[in-house]
Amino acid sequence: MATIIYDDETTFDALKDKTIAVMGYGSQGHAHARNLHESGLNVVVGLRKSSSSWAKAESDGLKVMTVDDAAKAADVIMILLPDEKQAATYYSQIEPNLKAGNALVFAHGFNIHYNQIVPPKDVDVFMVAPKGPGHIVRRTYTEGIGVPGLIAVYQDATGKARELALSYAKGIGATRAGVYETTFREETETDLFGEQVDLCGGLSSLIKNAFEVLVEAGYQPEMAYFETCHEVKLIVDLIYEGGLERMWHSVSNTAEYGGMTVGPRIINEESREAMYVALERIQNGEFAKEFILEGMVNHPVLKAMERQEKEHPLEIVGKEIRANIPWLNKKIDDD
Ligand SMILES: NC(=O)c1ccc[n+]([C@@H]2O[C@H](COP(=O)([O-])OP(=O)(O)OC[C@H]3O[C@@H](n4cnc5c(N)ncnc54)[C@H](O)[C@@H]3O)[C@@H](O)[C@H]2O)c1
Ligand SMILES: CC(C)(O)[C@@H](O)C(=O)O
Ligand SMILES: [Mg+2]
Ligand SMILES: [Mg+2]
Repeated sequence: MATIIYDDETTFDALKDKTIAVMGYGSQGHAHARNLHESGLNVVVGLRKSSSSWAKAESDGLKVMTVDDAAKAADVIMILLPDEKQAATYYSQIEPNLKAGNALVFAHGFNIHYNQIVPPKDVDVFMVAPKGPGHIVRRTYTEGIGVPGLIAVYQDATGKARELALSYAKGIGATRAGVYETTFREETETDLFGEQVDLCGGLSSLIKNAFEVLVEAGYQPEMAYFETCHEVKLIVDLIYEGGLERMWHSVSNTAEYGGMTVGPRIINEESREAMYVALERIQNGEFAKEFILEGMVNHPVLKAMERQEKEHPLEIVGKEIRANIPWLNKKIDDD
């Protein structure tokens, strides 16, 4: 069983006299930088001069520098750039400014595990990985709660890496929900599996296919949207709060019997085999190589698929429906 660490078992001692550079101000970057800052820690944000996030981070009350300058100024460097861009920025702007005893931190083990970043031996290397989207890391922190986090130590040059990781996890609010110890390999492989197979990939594919079947069968797109997409959150909320048991308890006997008997015919042995193939491609590095190469040629496949997804009838009707539900019509980063 995993070791779990909670808020009252941690302190800010390891970080209180240090400068933390958060590189990037995207989904995770804005959440980490703002949460750490509001936890009373000394934070700078590292960005490109041309970044549209520069002004936003400053208006959020943060000190912003170029990546080079932030790396020079910092003792602890959290890399929250897109995974496929981290190595180039690391070698050109971060590594030349590293000092012995600094700490290099990741929110996902990809670049260390797949050998894209090979840090010098005299720095700490650890991970603090929230188990949730960055916008929820920020939102829950402001609500006085948090998203559970994982920590892992890859290299402990100073003997303080684990203590630093726990202080950092406390600073972003993760210890409020509990922090679990893992390894870079375990986090990387399970995280990629989760986002491909069920959380992002499997779920979106399930929603789109179910929507398409209802619309092709002649039902109104609005009915199809409510059934296959809108209600997913309401059902998942029950699972999130109380497990499958609470969800089955809350739905009708009809839904429970139909769901339990038909569900396994939809996600079946064939789907399970596809899950094993996805896992193998993660474990043997094939997925990582494909994604790194895709990033090197400026994401032609990703961009085409994003465009096609935007044009999907599910997204068109969903936008109209959500526009009529006031609390669903907010920008994602309006925290
Ligand atoms: N998105 C999530 O919720 C989530 C969850 C857990 C872990 N992670 C991990 O966190 C890390 C960051 O992911 P993200 O989704 O927050 O990224 P993102 O794409 O949302 O944000 C990346 C940020 O980096 C900046 N940036 C891009 N290229 C740059 C460069 N060359 N120099 C300087 N800045 C540059 C962008 O302007 C942006 O501010 C990744 O390792 C990812 O796997 C993300
Ligand atoms: C939020 C997720 C899917 O858990 C994360 O792993 C990511 O890469 O964005
Ligand atoms: Mg994840
Ligand atoms: Mg991930």
